[in-house]
Amino acid sequence: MDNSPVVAQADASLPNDTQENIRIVESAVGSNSPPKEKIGSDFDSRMMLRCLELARRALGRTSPNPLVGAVIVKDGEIVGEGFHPRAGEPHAEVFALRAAGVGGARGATIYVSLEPCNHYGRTPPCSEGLIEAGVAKVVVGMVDPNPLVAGGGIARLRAAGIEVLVGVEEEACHQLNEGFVHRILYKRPLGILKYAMTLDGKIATTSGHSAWVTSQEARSEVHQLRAACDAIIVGGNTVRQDNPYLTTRQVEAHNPLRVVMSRRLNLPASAHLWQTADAPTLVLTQKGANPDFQELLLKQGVEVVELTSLTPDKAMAYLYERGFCSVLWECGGTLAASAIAQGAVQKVLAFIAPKIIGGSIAPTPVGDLGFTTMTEALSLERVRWRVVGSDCLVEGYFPEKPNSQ
Ligand SMILES: Nc1nc(O)c(N)c(N[C@@H]2O[C@H](COP(=O)(O)O)[C@@H](O)[C@H]2O)n1
Ligand SMILES: [Zn+2]
Repeated sequence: MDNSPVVAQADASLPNDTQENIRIVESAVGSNSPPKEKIGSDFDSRMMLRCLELARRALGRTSPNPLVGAVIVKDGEIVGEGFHPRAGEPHAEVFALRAAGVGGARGATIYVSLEPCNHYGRTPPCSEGLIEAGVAKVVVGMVDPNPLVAGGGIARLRAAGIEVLVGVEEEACHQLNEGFVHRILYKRPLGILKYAMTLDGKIATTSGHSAWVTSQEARSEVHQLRAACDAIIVGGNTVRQDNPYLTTRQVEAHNPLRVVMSRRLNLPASAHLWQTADAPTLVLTQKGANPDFQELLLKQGVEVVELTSLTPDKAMAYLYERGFCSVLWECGGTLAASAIAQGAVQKVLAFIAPKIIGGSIAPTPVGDLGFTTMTEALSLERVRWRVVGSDCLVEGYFPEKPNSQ
């Protein structure tokens, strides 16, 4: 097997502006860069963290746009706040200016978690709105990697004589929008592989029983993670064996699109995914697969899309075209291995339960990658771990391929 495509999207085949933006973002939040010096005062940090809190109110609902929050401060007091609720609606800065009222932002400082835009998209440029409102200072969390902005908003504000401070709580700002950033730079949604396994590396018993490997706390964490994603992908095996719901179990939270990849559509008619309407469901299949079952799905309100070839990369390309920023892989080991091999996974979240199942044929979270030596093993970077309930959550990223020019 050729392992080179693993997280292999940053290459010379990408357009030059994309290459340039990868460099901008890498230099800002590079995985191997040493800890950055703190930018701004403690008050600036507090206001920026408030921006992120506001931005999170739209979690999972803004794609293909980012999550953005804005706070306007005058004479040490917050006079306006806002966040971007969804694509097509005004940007966070506009809501904050509206909340400050006519003249309310004159001479004020606006904090915004992403560089103000400087282009006509679905909405007019915020840079012009801020200039018109007479703000004295703009504090920015991170530069917008969108080639239509990419420093242009900051330059426009400075050219108008406005003081601009960039990089306050930059890492936290980047973290919140890692899906958006990945989408812009690599023209694919960020792929997150999540699994729960025992201490001896099993995701189920030999009979396929897996409810539950982890604690209730870990399962709640997964529900929150789902709420932040645009889609969850599973394969036919997971539908047949686990009959999952793939929802957030939270009334107010966003439920991502549930996506099933199945070449032959040999799926159970009674699966929860098409018997429950708590979240939309999409079945990706191959041209001409099982027309009778397709009809059944359509009657149940399930969307069916036939791709010419059904692979993880093709599925991600399709979801990119639909405007998605982040996709959660909650599949079994075979599909997970294929998704990793095709570069459809950038981030891994592994919940490890202090339990042992034993046996050599119980299923594992990642199937065969064809490796025979430890030197071939894929190492994660930016690794963090913490205890969740009685389990340990390990998370990390596959290294992006060096940006060859
Ligand atoms: N600074 C800022 N605040 C927001 O609230 C935003 N949504 C953005 N988004 C940037 O603008 C692009 C979308 O523009 P339209 O909504 O189509 O007008 C998006 O790709 C970001 O670059 N920025
Ligand atoms: Zn804007």
